[in-house]
Amino acid sequence: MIFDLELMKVGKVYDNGTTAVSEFDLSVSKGEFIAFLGPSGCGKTTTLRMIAGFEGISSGDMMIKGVRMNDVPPERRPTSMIFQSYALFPHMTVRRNVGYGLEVKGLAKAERDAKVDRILSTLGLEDIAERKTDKLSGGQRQRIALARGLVVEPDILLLDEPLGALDANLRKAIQNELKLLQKTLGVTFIFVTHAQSEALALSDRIVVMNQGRVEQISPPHQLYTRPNTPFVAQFIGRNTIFSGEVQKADGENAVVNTPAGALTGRINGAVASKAKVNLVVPAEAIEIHGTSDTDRGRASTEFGGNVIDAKITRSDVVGHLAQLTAALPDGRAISLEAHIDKYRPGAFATGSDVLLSWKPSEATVIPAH
Ligand SMILES: Nc1ncnc2c1ncn2[C@@H]1O[C@H](COP(=O)(O)OP(=O)(O)OP(=O)(O)O)[C@@H](O)[C@H]1O
Repeated sequence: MIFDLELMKVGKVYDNGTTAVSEFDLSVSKGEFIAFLGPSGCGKTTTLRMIAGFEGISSGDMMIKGVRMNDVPPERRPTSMIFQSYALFPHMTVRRNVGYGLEVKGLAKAERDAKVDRILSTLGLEDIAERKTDKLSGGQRQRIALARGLVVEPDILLLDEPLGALDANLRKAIQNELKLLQKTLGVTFIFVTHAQSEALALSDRIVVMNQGRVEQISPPHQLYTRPNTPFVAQFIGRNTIFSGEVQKADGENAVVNTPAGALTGRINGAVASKAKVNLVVPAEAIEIHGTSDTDRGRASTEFGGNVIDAKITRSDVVGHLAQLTAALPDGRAISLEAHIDKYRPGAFATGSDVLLSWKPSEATVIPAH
Protein backbone atom coordinates (compact mmCIF):
# COMPACT_ATOMS: atom_id res chain seq x y z
CA MET A 1 0.00 0.00 0.00
CA ILE A 2 1.26 3.45 -0.88
CA PHE A 3 0.66 6.03 1.82
CA ASP A 4 0.11 9.73 1.12
CA LEU A 5 2.72 10.52 3.73
CA GLU A 6 5.30 8.45 5.56
CA LEU A 7 7.69 9.66 8.21
CA MET A 8 10.34 7.09 9.07
CA LYS A 9 12.41 7.83 12.16
CA VAL A 10 12.42 11.52 11.21
CA GLY A 11 14.54 13.74 13.45
CA LYS A 12 15.43 17.41 13.62
CA VAL A 13 18.39 19.00 15.38
CA TYR A 14 18.60 22.77 14.84
CA ASP A 15 21.95 24.43 14.12
CA ASN A 16 22.17 25.65 17.73
CA GLY A 17 22.06 22.01 18.93
CA THR A 18 18.38 21.94 20.00
CA THR A 19 16.81 18.54 19.35
CA ALA A 20 13.28 19.46 18.30
CA VAL A 21 12.05 16.10 16.94
CA SER A 22 13.29 12.52 17.47
CA GLU A 23 12.51 9.26 15.67
CA PHE A 24 9.08 10.38 14.44
CA ASP A 25 7.23 7.50 12.73
CA LEU A 26 3.88 8.05 11.03
CA SER A 27 2.02 6.64 8.00
CA VAL A 28 -0.96 8.62 6.69
CA SER A 29 -3.51 7.25 4.20
CA LYS A 30 -5.10 9.38 1.50
CA GLY A 31 -7.95 11.52 2.81
CA GLU A 32 -7.06 11.18 6.48
CA PHE A 33 -7.36 14.13 8.84
CA ILE A 34 -4.42 13.99 11.24
CA ALA A 35 -3.86 16.36 14.17
CA PHE A 36 -0.49 16.96 15.86
CA LEU A 37 -1.31 17.77 19.46
CA GLY A 38 1.01 18.57 22.32
CA PRO A 39 2.29 21.25 24.68
CA SER A 40 4.17 24.30 23.49
CA GLY A 41 7.65 23.46 22.22
CA CYS A 42 7.01 19.71 21.71
CA GLY A 43 7.98 19.88 18.02
CA LYS A 44 4.62 20.10 16.20
CA THR A 45 5.45 23.07 13.98
CA THR A 46 8.96 21.80 13.27
CA THR A 47 7.51 18.51 12.02
CA LEU A 48 4.95 20.31 9.86
CA ARG A 49 7.66 22.54 8.40
CA MET A 50 9.81 19.50 7.61
CA ILE A 51 6.86 17.98 5.72
CA ALA A 52 6.41 21.24 3.80
CA GLY A 53 10.15 21.45 3.09
CA PHE A 54 10.74 24.74 4.97
CA GLU A 55 13.04 22.92 7.40
CA GLY A 56 15.63 20.31 6.49
CA ILE A 57 15.35 16.81 7.94
CA SER A 58 18.36 15.89 10.13
CA SER A 59 17.76 12.13 10.20
CA GLY A 60 15.33 9.55 8.85
CA ASP A 61 13.25 9.63 5.68
CA MET A 62 10.11 11.32 4.49
CA MET A 63 8.03 10.00 1.59
CA ILE A 64 4.98 11.43 -0.13
CA LYS A 65 3.08 8.91 -2.27
CA GLY A 66 6.09 6.62 -2.18
CA VAL A 67 8.60 9.25 -3.38
CA ARG A 68 11.42 10.30 -1.06
CA MET A 69 11.11 14.03 -0.30
CA ASN A 70 14.09 14.75 1.99
CA ASP A 71 15.90 16.86 -0.60
CA VAL A 72 12.96 18.15 -2.65
CA PRO A 73 12.44 21.93 -2.29
CA PRO A 74 9.04 23.17 -0.95
CA GLU A 75 7.74 24.40 -4.31
CA ARG A 76 8.24 20.97 -5.86
CA ARG A 77 6.39 19.11 -3.11
CA PRO A 78 2.68 18.31 -3.54
CA THR A 79 1.89 20.15 -0.31
CA SER A 80 0.36 23.50 0.67
CA MET A 81 0.74 25.17 4.02
CA ILE A 82 -1.67 27.49 5.81
CA PHE A 83 -0.19 29.65 8.54
CA GLN A 84 -1.88 30.92 11.69
CA SER A 85 -1.34 34.49 10.46
CA TYR A 86 -2.81 33.50 7.04
CA ALA A 87 -0.04 35.57 5.36
CA LEU A 88 -2.45 37.16 2.86
CA PHE A 89 -1.37 40.07 0.66
CA PRO A 90 -3.42 42.97 2.11
CA HIS A 91 -3.63 45.15 -0.99
CA MET A 92 -4.57 42.41 -3.44
CA THR A 93 -8.12 41.30 -4.08
CA VAL A 94 -9.40 38.02 -2.72
CA ARG A 95 -9.32 36.57 -6.25
CA ARG A 96 -5.68 37.58 -6.81
CA ASN A 97 -4.64 36.27 -3.38
CA VAL A 98 -6.26 32.92 -4.09
CA GLY A 99 -4.82 32.69 -7.60
CA TYR A 100 -1.32 33.81 -6.65
CA GLY A 101 0.13 30.31 -6.29
CA LEU A 102 -1.13 29.38 -9.76
CA GLU A 103 0.26 32.63 -11.18
CA VAL A 104 3.71 31.80 -9.76
CA LYS A 105 3.46 28.34 -11.30
CA GLY A 106 2.88 30.03 -14.66
CA LEU A 107 -0.60 28.66 -15.36
CA ALA A 108 -2.44 30.28 -18.29
CA LYS A 109 -5.05 32.86 -17.27
CA ALA A 110 -8.09 30.91 -18.48
CA GLU A 111 -7.12 27.78 -16.58
CA ARG A 112 -6.19 29.84 -13.53
CA ASP A 113 -9.53 31.65 -13.52
CA ALA A 114 -11.46 28.41 -13.82
CA LYS A 115 -9.66 26.87 -10.84
CA VAL A 116 -9.98 30.04 -8.77
CA ASP A 117 -13.70 30.35 -9.53
CA ARG A 118 -14.27 26.74 -8.54
CA ILE A 119 -12.54 27.06 -5.17
CA LEU A 120 -14.12 30.48 -4.43
CA SER A 121 -17.50 28.89 -4.98
CA THR A 122 -16.66 25.81 -2.85
CA LEU A 123 -15.77 28.10 0.05
CA GLY A 124 -18.62 30.57 -0.50
CA LEU A 125 -16.30 33.47 -1.36
CA GLU A 126 -17.71 34.52 -4.77
CA ASP A 127 -19.41 37.62 -3.38
CA ILE A 128 -16.22 39.08 -1.95
CA ALA A 129 -13.91 37.99 -4.78
CA GLU A 130 -13.10 41.56 -5.84
CA ARG A 131 -12.61 42.96 -2.32
CA LYS A 132 -9.21 43.70 -0.76
CA THR A 133 -8.33 41.26 2.01
CA ASP A 134 -7.40 43.88 4.63
CA LYS A 135 -11.04 44.96 4.82
CA LEU A 136 -12.40 41.51 5.68
CA SER A 137 -13.31 39.67 8.89
CA GLY A 138 -11.21 37.01 10.58
CA GLY A 139 -13.49 34.22 9.39
CA GLN A 140 -13.39 35.46 5.79
CA ARG A 141 -9.62 35.78 5.88
CA GLN A 142 -9.36 32.26 7.24
CA ARG A 143 -11.48 30.96 4.35
CA ILE A 144 -9.35 32.84 1.82
CA ALA A 145 -6.21 31.27 3.28
CA LEU A 146 -7.86 27.86 2.93
CA ALA A 147 -8.88 28.61 -0.67
CA ARG A 148 -5.33 29.69 -1.46
CA GLY A 149 -3.95 26.48 0.00
CA LEU A 150 -6.43 24.27 -1.81
CA VAL A 151 -6.46 25.93 -5.24
CA VAL A 152 -3.12 24.39 -6.18
CA GLU A 153 -4.71 20.97 -5.60
CA PRO A 154 -2.16 19.66 -3.11
CA ASP A 155 -2.04 16.01 -2.09
CA ILE A 156 -1.52 17.16 1.48
CA LEU A 157 -2.72 20.36 3.12
CA LEU A 158 -0.64 21.42 6.13
CA LEU A 159 -2.38 23.68 8.64
CA ASP A 160 -0.46 25.39 11.46
CA GLU A 161 -2.99 26.40 14.15
CA PRO A 162 -5.24 27.83 11.43
CA LEU A 163 -8.08 28.66 13.82
CA GLY A 164 -5.88 30.19 16.51
CA ALA A 165 -6.66 33.79 15.54
CA LEU A 166 -10.46 33.37 15.64
CA ASP A 167 -12.77 33.99 18.59
CA ALA A 168 -14.37 30.96 20.26
CA ASN A 169 -17.76 31.02 18.45
CA LEU A 170 -16.32 31.52 15.01
CA ARG A 171 -13.73 28.90 15.75
CA LYS A 172 -16.42 26.32 16.44
CA ALA A 173 -18.35 27.21 13.27
CA ILE A 174 -15.25 27.07 11.07
CA GLN A 175 -14.20 23.78 12.69
CA ASN A 176 -17.38 22.19 11.40
CA GLU A 177 -16.93 23.70 7.94
CA LEU A 178 -13.33 22.57 7.79
CA LYS A 179 -14.21 18.99 8.63
CA LEU A 180 -16.99 18.91 6.04
CA LEU A 181 -14.76 20.46 3.38
CA GLN A 182 -11.97 18.01 4.08
CA LYS A 183 -14.26 14.99 3.76
CA THR A 184 -15.88 16.38 0.59
CA LEU A 185 -12.58 17.10 -1.13
CA GLY A 186 -10.86 13.95 0.15
CA VAL A 187 -7.57 15.84 0.58
CA THR A 188 -5.20 14.66 3.32
CA PHE A 189 -5.00 17.27 6.11
CA ILE A 190 -2.25 17.55 8.71
CA PHE A 191 -3.30 19.99 11.38
CA VAL A 192 -1.22 21.41 14.24
CA THR A 193 -2.99 22.51 17.39
CA HIS A 194 -2.54 22.71 21.11
CA ALA A 195 -6.31 22.79 21.64
CA GLN A 196 -7.33 19.32 22.72
CA SER A 197 -11.04 19.83 21.96
CA GLU A 198 -10.19 20.89 18.41
CA ALA A 199 -8.05 17.83 17.76
CA LEU A 200 -10.68 15.52 19.28
CA ALA A 201 -13.49 17.10 17.22
CA LEU A 202 -11.75 17.25 13.86
CA SER A 203 -9.35 14.44 13.30
CA ASP A 204 -9.44 10.82 12.25
CA ARG A 205 -6.26 10.22 14.23
CA ILE A 206 -4.32 12.31 16.71
CA VAL A 207 -0.56 12.24 17.13
CA VAL A 208 0.23 13.25 20.71
CA MET A 209 3.75 14.66 20.98
CA ASN A 210 5.88 15.38 24.02
CA GLN A 211 9.44 16.74 24.01
CA GLY A 212 9.99 15.94 20.34
CA ARG A 213 8.73 12.39 20.59
CA VAL A 214 5.51 10.68 19.56
CA GLU A 215 3.68 9.44 22.66
CA GLN A 216 0.66 7.90 20.95
CA ILE A 217 -1.13 7.83 17.59
CA SER A 218 -4.81 6.88 17.91
CA PRO A 219 -8.32 7.85 16.86
CA PRO A 220 -9.80 10.42 19.29
CA HIS A 221 -12.07 8.04 21.16
CA GLN A 222 -9.29 5.52 21.73
CA LEU A 223 -6.90 8.21 22.87
CA TYR A 224 -9.51 9.35 25.34
CA THR A 225 -10.44 5.95 26.70
CA ARG A 226 -7.18 3.97 26.27
CA PRO A 227 -4.11 6.11 26.88
CA ASN A 228 -0.84 4.26 26.20
CA THR A 229 1.44 6.37 28.36
CA PRO A 230 1.35 8.33 31.63
CA PHE A 231 1.87 11.56 29.67
CA VAL A 232 -1.20 10.95 27.49
CA ALA A 233 -3.25 9.96 30.56
CA GLN A 234 -2.44 13.32 32.13
CA PHE A 235 -2.67 15.41 28.98
CA ILE A 236 -5.91 14.10 27.45
CA GLY A 237 -9.32 14.12 29.11
CA ARG A 238 -9.93 14.19 32.87
CA ASN A 239 -8.31 11.14 34.36
CA THR A 240 -7.53 10.14 37.92
CA ILE A 241 -4.34 8.13 38.10
CA PHE A 242 -3.50 5.59 40.81
CA SER A 243 0.10 4.38 40.95
CA GLY A 244 0.79 0.89 42.16
CA GLU A 245 2.20 -2.57 41.60
CA VAL A 246 0.48 -5.38 39.73
CA GLN A 247 -0.85 -8.03 42.12
CA LYS A 248 -2.32 -10.23 39.40
CA ALA A 249 -2.52 -9.99 35.61
CA ASP A 250 -4.98 -12.42 34.01
CA GLY A 251 -4.65 -11.57 30.34
CA GLU A 252 -7.30 -8.91 29.90
CA ASN A 253 -7.42 -7.29 33.34
CA ALA A 254 -4.90 -6.52 36.05
CA VAL A 255 -5.46 -6.10 39.77
CA VAL A 256 -3.20 -3.34 41.04
CA ASN A 257 -2.19 -2.74 44.66
CA THR A 258 -2.51 1.02 45.18
CA PRO A 259 -2.56 3.24 48.29
CA ALA A 260 -6.37 3.35 47.75
CA GLY A 261 -6.64 -0.46 47.87
CA ALA A 262 -6.63 -3.22 45.24
CA LEU A 263 -8.12 -1.78 42.03
CA THR A 264 -8.79 -3.43 38.68
CA GLY A 265 -8.49 -2.17 35.10
CA ARG A 266 -7.99 -3.28 31.51
CA ILE A 267 -4.36 -3.98 30.57
CA ASN A 268 -2.84 -1.80 27.86
CA GLY A 269 0.81 -2.54 27.10
CA ALA A 270 3.48 -4.62 28.78
CA VAL A 271 1.95 -5.25 32.20
CA ALA A 272 3.12 -8.32 34.13
CA SER A 273 2.93 -9.39 37.75
CA LYS A 274 4.88 -7.03 40.09
CA ALA A 275 5.24 -4.40 37.33
CA LYS A 276 5.05 -0.76 38.42
CA VAL A 277 1.98 0.63 36.72
CA ASN A 278 -0.57 3.45 36.58
CA LEU A 279 -4.26 2.70 36.73
CA VAL A 280 -6.07 5.41 34.79
CA VAL A 281 -9.73 6.16 35.51
CA PRO A 282 -11.61 8.62 33.28
CA ALA A 283 -13.98 10.99 35.13
CA GLU A 284 -16.79 9.84 32.81
CA ALA A 285 -16.44 6.24 34.06
CA ILE A 286 -16.92 7.08 37.73
CA GLU A 287 -20.24 6.36 39.43
CA ILE A 288 -21.19 7.70 42.83
CA HIS A 289 -22.95 5.78 45.63
CA GLY A 290 -24.00 6.20 49.23
CA THR A 291 -21.90 4.66 52.01
CA SER A 292 -24.34 2.25 53.70
CA ASP A 293 -23.24 -1.38 54.01
CA THR A 294 -25.79 -2.31 51.35
CA ASP A 295 -24.44 0.34 48.96
CA ARG A 296 -20.89 -0.77 49.62
CA GLY A 297 -21.68 -4.45 49.07
CA ARG A 298 -23.61 -3.79 45.88
CA ALA A 299 -20.98 -1.44 44.43
CA SER A 300 -18.20 -3.87 45.23
CA THR A 301 -19.97 -6.75 43.48
CA GLU A 302 -21.11 -4.73 40.49
CA PHE A 303 -17.78 -2.97 39.91
CA GLY A 304 -15.39 -5.83 40.57
CA GLY A 305 -14.03 -4.39 43.82
CA ASN A 306 -13.36 -0.93 42.38
CA VAL A 307 -14.76 1.05 45.30
CA ILE A 308 -13.06 3.92 47.08
CA ASP A 309 -14.23 6.27 49.79
CA ALA A 310 -14.45 9.98 49.07
CA LYS A 311 -16.01 13.15 50.45
CA ILE A 312 -17.90 15.73 48.43
CA THR A 313 -16.19 19.08 48.97
CA ARG A 314 -18.17 21.09 46.47
CA SER A 315 -21.51 20.65 44.77
CA ASP A 316 -23.13 22.96 42.23
CA VAL A 317 -26.34 21.96 40.54
CA VAL A 318 -26.60 23.34 37.01
CA GLY A 319 -29.91 22.31 35.46
CA HIS A 320 -30.02 18.53 35.64
CA LEU A 321 -26.33 18.18 36.23
CA ALA A 322 -24.52 18.22 39.55
CA GLN A 323 -20.95 19.44 39.19
CA LEU A 324 -19.03 17.95 42.04
CA THR A 325 -15.61 18.00 43.55
CA ALA A 326 -14.72 14.90 45.55
CA ALA A 327 -11.71 14.53 47.84
CA LEU A 328 -9.99 11.14 47.77
CA PRO A 329 -8.44 9.59 50.91
CA ASP A 330 -4.99 10.68 49.70
CA GLY A 331 -6.16 14.31 49.58
CA ARG A 332 -6.47 14.62 45.81
CA ALA A 333 -9.53 16.44 44.49
CA ILE A 334 -11.34 15.18 41.42
CA SER A 335 -14.10 16.82 39.38
CA LEU A 336 -17.17 14.79 38.52
CA GLU A 337 -20.52 15.33 36.91
CA ALA A 338 -23.71 13.47 37.82
CA HIS A 339 -27.26 13.59 36.47
CA ILE A 340 -29.35 14.50 39.49
CA ASP A 341 -32.31 12.42 38.28
CA LYS A 342 -30.29 9.31 38.90
CA TYR A 343 -29.49 9.92 42.55
CA ARG A 344 -31.53 10.45 45.71
CA PRO A 345 -32.08 14.09 46.75
CA GLY A 346 -29.34 15.57 48.89
CA ALA A 347 -26.92 12.73 48.17
CA PHE A 348 -24.23 15.13 47.03
CA ALA A 349 -24.46 17.97 49.51
CA THR A 350 -21.08 19.42 50.37
CA GLY A 351 -19.61 17.36 53.20
CA SER A 352 -21.33 14.06 52.31
CA ASP A 353 -19.38 10.84 52.37
CA VAL A 354 -19.70 8.83 49.15
CA LEU A 355 -18.30 5.79 47.42
CA LEU A 356 -16.79 6.10 43.96
CA SER A 357 -16.66 3.11 41.64
CA TRP A 358 -16.01 2.22 38.00
CA LYS A 359 -16.16 -0.84 35.81
CA PRO A 360 -12.80 -2.63 35.43
CA SER A 361 -13.18 -2.45 31.63
CA GLU A 362 -13.32 1.36 31.72
CA ALA A 363 -10.04 1.83 33.59
CA THR A 364 -6.71 1.32 31.85
CA VAL A 365 -3.55 -0.17 33.35
CA ILE A 366 -0.35 1.09 31.69
CA PRO A 367 3.35 0.76 32.50
CA ALA A 368 4.49 3.55 34.83
CA HIS A 369 7.36 4.52 32.49
N1 LIG B 1 14.73 27.96 14.32
C1 LIG B 1 14.95 27.35 15.48
N2 LIG B 1 16.20 27.25 15.99
C2 LIG B 1 16.43 26.60 17.16
N3 LIG B 1 15.47 26.00 17.89
C3 LIG B 1 14.21 26.06 17.45
C4 LIG B 1 13.87 26.73 16.21
N4 LIG B 1 12.54 26.62 16.03
C5 LIG B 1 12.06 25.92 17.07
N5 LIG B 1 13.05 25.58 17.93
C6 LIG B 1 12.95 24.78 19.18
O1 LIG B 1 12.52 23.48 18.81
C7 LIG B 1 11.58 22.97 19.76
C8 LIG B 1 10.28 22.63 19.06
O2 LIG B 1 9.67 23.83 18.58
P1 LIG B 1 8.33 23.84 17.74
O3 LIG B 1 8.05 25.25 17.34
O4 LIG B 1 8.39 22.82 16.69
O5 LIG B 1 7.26 23.39 18.83
P2 LIG B 1 5.67 23.47 18.82
O6 LIG B 1 5.21 22.20 19.41
O7 LIG B 1 5.19 23.79 17.46
O8 LIG B 1 5.39 24.67 19.80
P3 LIG B 1 4.19 25.76 19.79
O9 LIG B 1 2.94 25.02 20.12
O10 LIG B 1 4.60 26.70 20.88
O11 LIG B 1 4.18 26.39 18.44
C9 LIG B 1 11.46 24.03 20.84
O12 LIG B 1 12.35 23.71 21.87
C10 LIG B 1 11.87 25.31 20.13
O13 LIG B 1 12.39 26.23 21.04
